Amino acid sequence: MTNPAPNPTSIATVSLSGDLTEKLQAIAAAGFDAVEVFENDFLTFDGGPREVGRMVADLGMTISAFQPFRDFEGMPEPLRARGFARAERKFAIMNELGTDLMLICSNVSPQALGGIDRAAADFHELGDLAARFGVRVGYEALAWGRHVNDYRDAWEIVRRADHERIGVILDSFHTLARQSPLGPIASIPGDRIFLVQLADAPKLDMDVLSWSRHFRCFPGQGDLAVTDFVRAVAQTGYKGPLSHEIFNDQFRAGSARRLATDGMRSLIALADQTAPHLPPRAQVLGVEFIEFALDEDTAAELSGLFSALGFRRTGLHVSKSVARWSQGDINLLLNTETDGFAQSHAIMHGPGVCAIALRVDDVGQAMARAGGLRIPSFEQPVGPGELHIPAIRGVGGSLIYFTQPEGDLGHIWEKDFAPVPAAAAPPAALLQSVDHISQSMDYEEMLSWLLFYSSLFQLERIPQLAIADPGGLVESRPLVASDGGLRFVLNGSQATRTLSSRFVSEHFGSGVQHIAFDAPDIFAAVAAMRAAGLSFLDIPENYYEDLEARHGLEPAFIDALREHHILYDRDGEAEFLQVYTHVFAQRFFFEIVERRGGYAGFGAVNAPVRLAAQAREARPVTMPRSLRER
Ligand SMILES: O=C(O)c1ccc(O)c(O)c1
Ligand SMILES: [Mg+2]
Repeated sequence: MTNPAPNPTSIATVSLSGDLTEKLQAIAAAGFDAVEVFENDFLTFDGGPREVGRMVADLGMTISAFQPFRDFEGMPEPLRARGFARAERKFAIMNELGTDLMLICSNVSPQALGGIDRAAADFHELGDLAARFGVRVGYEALAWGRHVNDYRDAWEIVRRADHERIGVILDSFHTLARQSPLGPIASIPGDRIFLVQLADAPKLDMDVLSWSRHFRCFPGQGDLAVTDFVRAVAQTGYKGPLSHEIFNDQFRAGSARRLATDGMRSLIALADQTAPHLPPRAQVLGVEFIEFALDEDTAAELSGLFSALGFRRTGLHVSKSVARWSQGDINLLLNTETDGFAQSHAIMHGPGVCAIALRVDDVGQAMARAGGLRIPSFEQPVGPGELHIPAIRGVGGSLIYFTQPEGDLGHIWEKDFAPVPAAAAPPAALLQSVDHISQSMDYEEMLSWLLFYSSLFQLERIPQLAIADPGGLVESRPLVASDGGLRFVLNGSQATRTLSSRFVSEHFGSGVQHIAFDAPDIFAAVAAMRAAGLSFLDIPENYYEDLEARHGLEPAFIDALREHHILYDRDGEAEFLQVYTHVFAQRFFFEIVERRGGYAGFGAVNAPVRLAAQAREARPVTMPRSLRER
């Protein structure tokens, strides 16, 4: 596979979970050209430096650097002499590893002395030692370095050291975390930059060392201007590796293979942003359908729920056991096939959503971009005359199909489905469209799916929220298309007893936990659904008392909310009304929302109330009746 970026791709071993062998195999499988070997991964490896070097070479890679070497420059004697002796030992190891670059990060020792010329003199002398071993040394400013904490000072020291074996190492995290200006990067000659390290991070208000050691993430997963940083580096003519260096607690707990793949996807997306080589990120126009895979009995039960929600069975697939239920712009499919993908999904995960179809502006471009980002596509046989609907693999082994307004893929309902004649003229739709789709996943996977969705689609990331479930905290991250054509909410929890975690553990993986539909008139919709026999999640009286106090709403309005079990939120003049069905088959549930006046959120203030109510329903209180009735 050709490397789309002009720079070799690299990643530091510290970025992944596992032992050194697992890390290297995952990194090679993801297609990286090189690795930075972290000293700790080397020290804990049960084998010599030659063995590590051979393993890296056998995997078709090179070692871009050996690191970190700490607290070297500006030391008083005898620490200074000891630093040189330590460096000499490491240079010898590097010769055996087969790497020519050592990373030295700026001194954090309280004993370190300041002075640019003192540090430059130390590096000049070290350059002579490095020359004897045929290696080079790159100097990196840590954002919390004692005297040097800005890349401009590191570069000035390197410039004054004036030694061909001594260069500077730039790290996007240290640069952007300190908000150092990027302009001066352009004045560093590209061949004096020995390595460029990349990391993003979410904006957090905390000390920079903890932020760096625990919350770094791949570019595209955080809030830092890594693209601007890479553009500035490109201006220098630097042709060396772009190397991820991620210290992150989630990464240390995740799957090395998945993380390495994410790292490659991040580099591809980053290269595409600085020098576009892929089709643009797909614009999602809407949700074409949501497909449930289940057995006949559960499908019959779910059909009952769909009916009560105002859906009608409007079509049957021409060759498969798939029924279409619709109202407004919403299409739900019930797939009860006894072989093929949907059935495997149902066996593996139980009844649930096996696929989502998204309507995009151009399916060919969306598939090409997915391929460029190394997102696997999915193929299955189609019957004669039926449409081939392109698909990729998404969250938890589910599929994402693509349709588009133009061409055959704009006519899937006419081509693949036979209409079911309506007994009577259909009543007005209670529900109009899919408002959002909420997916639960392992906490460690959240950043993966964030990168997946935001590198493929035009989506805006809304800041992550921590929501209190009676069983622990749930992190919730919305992704929203600017025109509202698609809203995803990613949920993950580190606590094992939250609804979100139990969804993942009990269903053998991530997936769609709830779907919200948009109602033009939520009160009318709920009334009609209750008349059809549906009941909704119970909301405690305390909630409505508080609502009255908080928002000063009319008592009659509060009464209507209470009677319909509707939750309420307000943001300025914008209002949000939401109601939940009971959980179906202990697996998923539906939400009905009404957005008034352009409300943009998801009712996060109400989420703890909803989660507590669901927890109560999932684990009914078993108090003796006599006590309960007192
Ligand atoms: O956190 C650290 O100590 C550390 C070490 C080496 C690096 O390249 C870095 O960016 C940070
Ligand atoms: Mg670094």
